[in-house]
Amino acid sequence: MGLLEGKKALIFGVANDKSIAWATAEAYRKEGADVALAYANEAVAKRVIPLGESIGASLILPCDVRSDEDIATLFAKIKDAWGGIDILVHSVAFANKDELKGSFLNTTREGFAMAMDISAYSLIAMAKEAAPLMEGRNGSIIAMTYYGSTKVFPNYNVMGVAKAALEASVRYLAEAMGPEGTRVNAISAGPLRTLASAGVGGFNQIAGFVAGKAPLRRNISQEEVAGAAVYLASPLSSGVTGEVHFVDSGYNIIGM
Ligand SMILES: NC(=O)c1ccc[n+]([C@@H]2O[C@H](COP(=O)([O-])OP(=O)(O)OC[C@H]3O[C@@H](n4cnc5c(N)ncnc54)[C@H](O)[C@@H]3O)[C@@H](O)[C@H]2O)c1
Repeated sequence: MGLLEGKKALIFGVANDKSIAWATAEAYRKEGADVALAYANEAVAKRVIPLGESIGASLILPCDVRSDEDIATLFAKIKDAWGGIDILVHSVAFANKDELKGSFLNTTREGFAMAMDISAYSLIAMAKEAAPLMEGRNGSIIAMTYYGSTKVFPNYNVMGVAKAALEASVRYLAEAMGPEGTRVNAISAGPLRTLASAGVGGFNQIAGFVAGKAPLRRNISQEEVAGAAVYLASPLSSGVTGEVHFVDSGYNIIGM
């Protein structure tokens, strides 16, 4: 029997087969969960729908996380289909390319607001809709973050600020949802080649540096993040909430 047998998992953030959310969806299906995928827009639909169908996803639905209406509609559909959910994965981030290169001093008001809205506030908006659907089910919410929340990486800029807000939101949500038995955690993944990371200037330089310095002397894979996402969704982590769990070959422990 799989670790997630009988669980209902709603996953945001599949754009293609390199997405962390995709590796997570595959791993959840292998562990016996029913999976629903929420995708950003029509541009990604043509990739997400066949992927979802290939693993027998129960639902594959659009949701632009900038829109409260989209989020409410999506959760209403999930409620109709499933009645409740056990697992919610937030694997969503966005900043304009211009904000992800050069000096942090050039961060614009609009760029800051957009990165914070899509990459951090959306977790709160989702959690609010998920709360009644997760009540009494020992639910688990998992967000994807990066070490740029805490340390300065070249070009990561406003996304580092958004990840700091995301991680703080994980802690506040863990406190707010804990009394109902819902846990909220984040996974801090090492650099991975995806659509999102392609937008960060000099990504190869960061990945190369990590591979040289991390205790494991290599970068991680999407599947390794998915493994941690299985653990955090499963009863094996029943006593864990409000945590940021690193899956980064140990890079974050290195001083020099
Ligand atoms: N790739 C890395 O190196 C890395 C490292 C640590 C953390 N992360 C985080 O992992 C998460 C997933 O990123 P990824 O690397 O798998 O890349 P990805 O591009 O595959 O995933 C990002 C997802 O965000 C979605 N998205 C963007 N704007 C949206 C909107 N308005 N509404 C709904 N969805 C929207 C995209 O459609 C995409 O599916 C992100 O939070 C990212 O910051 C990535």
